[in-house]
Amino acid sequence: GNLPKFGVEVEDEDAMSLMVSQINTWNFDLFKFAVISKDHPLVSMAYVILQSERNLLRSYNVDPPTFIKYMFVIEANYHKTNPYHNATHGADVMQSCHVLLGYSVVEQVFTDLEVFAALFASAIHDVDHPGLSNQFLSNTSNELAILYNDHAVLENHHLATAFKFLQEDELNWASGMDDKQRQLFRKMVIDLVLATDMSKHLSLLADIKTTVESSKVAHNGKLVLESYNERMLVLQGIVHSCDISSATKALPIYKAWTERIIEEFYQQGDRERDLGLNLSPMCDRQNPSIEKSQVGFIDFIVLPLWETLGELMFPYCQEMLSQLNENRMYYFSRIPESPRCSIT
Ligand SMILES: COc1ccc(/C=N/OCC(=O)N2C[C@@H](C)O[C@@H](C)C2)cc1OC1CCCC1
Ligand SMILES: [Zn+2]
Repeated sequence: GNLPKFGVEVEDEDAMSLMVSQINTWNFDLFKFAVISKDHPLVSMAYVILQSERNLLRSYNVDPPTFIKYMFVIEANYHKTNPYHNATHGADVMQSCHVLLGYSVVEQVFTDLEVFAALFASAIHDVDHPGLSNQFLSNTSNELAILYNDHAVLENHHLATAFKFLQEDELNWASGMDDKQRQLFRKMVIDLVLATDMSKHLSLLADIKTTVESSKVAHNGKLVLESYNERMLVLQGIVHSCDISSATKALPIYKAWTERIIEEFYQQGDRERDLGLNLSPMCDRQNPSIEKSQVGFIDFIVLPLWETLGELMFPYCQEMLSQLNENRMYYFSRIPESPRCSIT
């Protein structure tokens, strides 16, 4: 039978159409989209971007109903109870990636398969996230840390989870791809999701900087990327930047994501306290440091990454950088006075 227009049944088709008309904008409101899509933000986002906007499913003989069934399973395996690492975050990273890959400086630089891999990787990159960090899983000898020997534990688990479902016949939307395409697609998705591991941030950033220095922008204003490694590096940079893009979004959206990640960190801290473990940084709800932590995260992680991406994709990403600076000022101006130490 024919699929619903947006991949999922919605109450208000006009409201949904209006939102979908904004799908290429940076300040897209994912929280509103989650409501209008009747809590299926990831299924509808994936269908709208891959089918309606980019017609990528047809390009690779992907059966849309099978793909939708698969995405419902992926969405169901994001934990609704996670304040931050839930299906809305997966849809957010996918939509952000869709916007960056739409800029002319990278458009037509990447093949359809590379674009498909980057968007799919974004959609599945945190599936079955437990709302706990790699460090916590290792510290508590969680079975996942044992399975993956403390290395990129969550990122390996997200990938294995997504690909295991693909093994099931009624979910295997990739059966229409030829073997070579499917092999390359799998390799790229693995390389992209593994690059979302925050412990790889500094080395990834250093490599992107090297590429920016050497990158030749052709006379038609398009990036010239020679090797697979260079192309993958730029895509890894795009997906990783989208994964920590909250602070580059409009302030109300950024504040909503901040509330969510902080609550998720606090819930981890509650677990650490109960277990008698040292609390991870920023995870102690009894000693909040939200403003200072956000300013620190922006100064040391987000801004250096987005400045580099802004150089690579110049003149694009300037909207992100200006919002990032405004958002930094918002939190910087609210850092509480440290209690004056009484010199006695
Ligand atoms: C909107 O804010 C954020 C968006 C995204 C992220 C993503 N962080 O990824 C790293 C991570 O999850 N962990 C786990 C944590 C327990 O330990 C960490 C050292 C590593 C963090 C954000 O803010 C944090 C940083 C400053 C205040 C809160
Ligand atoms: Zn993520």
